[in-house]
Amino acid sequence: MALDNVSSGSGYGKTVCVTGAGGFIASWIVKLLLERGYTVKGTVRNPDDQKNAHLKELEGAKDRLTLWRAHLLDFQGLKDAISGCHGVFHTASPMTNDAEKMVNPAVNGTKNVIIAAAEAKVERVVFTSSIGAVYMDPNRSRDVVVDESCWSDLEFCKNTNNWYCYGKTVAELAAWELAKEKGVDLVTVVPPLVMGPILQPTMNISTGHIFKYLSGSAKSYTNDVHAYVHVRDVAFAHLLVYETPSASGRYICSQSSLHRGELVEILARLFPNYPIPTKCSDEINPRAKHYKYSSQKLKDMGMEFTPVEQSLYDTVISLQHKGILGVVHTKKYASSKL
Ligand SMILES: CC(C)(COP(=O)(O)OP(=O)(O)OC[C@H]1O[C@@H](n2cnc3c(N)ncnc32)[C@H](O)[C@@H]1OP(=O)(O)O)[C@@H](O)C(=O)NCCC(=O)NCCSC(=O)/C=C/c1ccc(O)c(O)c1
Ligand SMILES: NC(=O)C1=CN([C@@H]2O[C@H](COP(=O)(O)OP(=O)(O)OC[C@H]3O[C@@H](n4cnc5c(N)ncnc54)[C@H](OP(=O)(O)O)[C@@H]3O)[C@@H](O)[C@H]2O)C=CC1
Repeated sequence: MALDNVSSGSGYGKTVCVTGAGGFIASWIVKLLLERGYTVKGTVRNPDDQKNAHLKELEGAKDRLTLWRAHLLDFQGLKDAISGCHGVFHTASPMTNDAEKMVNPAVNGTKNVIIAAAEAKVERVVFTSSIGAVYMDPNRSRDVVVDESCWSDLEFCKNTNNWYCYGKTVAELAAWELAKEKGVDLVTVVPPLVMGPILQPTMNISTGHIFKYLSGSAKSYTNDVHAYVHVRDVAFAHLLVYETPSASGRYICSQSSLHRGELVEILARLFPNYPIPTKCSDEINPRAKHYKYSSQKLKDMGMEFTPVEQSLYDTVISLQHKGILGVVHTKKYASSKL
């Protein structure tokens, strides 16, 4: 990954909006945008909340970052933030399997962003989707390559109570439909589980997924596979597709897939002093097979991915630096301060 790979110049003189600016991925997008010289209008639900204070410490923030109060269902708040912008990075979303808390804000919030972007006549909207909008289809063989043409099966998501994947799929579909109708140039980035250093003070869901294997709270690992990617690479991919005029459509942004058994093995090798589980919770079924995610579209644009070992290493070191995970020299000292 090298920002020089981005084809069209820097962001000086350009103003962009990032929704949910204080979140894990969005904070990294804001950081990279400021480093590129952009002026950033970040939306947060509460600009005075200490959980957003890290944004003000970013290089360039003092002169080129402003925070705007906006809930996803507050059209006027989003409109005020997006007004005068050249581009929008729509990253805010609930992350929950509670249908009521997930679907309405994810879907109608995304529609609000597209409408406000159309009214502001922005050059491009980059939407943070999820592999959850791609892979959930029981009828797709795990032997076929999963690329940007794949969509999750909405009925399957509903029937299995995967309301997060349902909400992200409907939100992305709605974004495409509305963007077409309103003449908005939309590009989507589709990450799997995102790892790496947190800029915000607390864990998000994907870093919590690693934390539980070091804190002693997970006594076994599940018989499942997930793909992983470094947060810096995800943020970079957002800038890359924003700044590359020819970019279009969806971009899967995935480095590699690991069975949970492989994940805990890497963690144990890197951090042998933590109480990392060695037993699978499913001793009956064969090991779950990997999905074959393709990030070829991004690689063709010059994207280089951080190896998964480095992503996991950076995640753990960051949790230690933030004081969320105790630094252990023997197993018994692993602790959570959350
Ligand atoms: C997000 C994670 C990975 C979190 O995992 P984590 O908290 O570590 O839990 P876990 O270890 O997977 O599961 C713990 C147990 O709960 C069960 N469980 C997990 N999710 C569910 C569910 N939706 N319904 C029923 N049981 C569940 C597991 O079977 C485990 O049981 P056991 O085997 O220990 O008995 C998981 O809940 C999940 O895949 N959820 C669906 C997607 C989602 O909610 N994502 C949130 C943001 S991340 C995102 O957007 C992308 C996720 C993604 C999905 C598929 C990929 O292949 C991939 O690479 C990445
Ligand atoms: N982390 C991952 O592994 C993956 C994440 N994604 C997607 O990336 C995006 C960011 O995820 P991530 O950074 O991990 O998540 P975080 O939970 O760290 O950030 C989510 C952000 O969305 C904001 N938000 C949530 N609900 C609302 C709402 N109703 N109105 C306004 N803002 C809201 C939150 O604001 P507040 O601080 O006020 O709560 C927060 O800033 C999401 O769209 C997610 O679906 C996709 C694939 C994988």
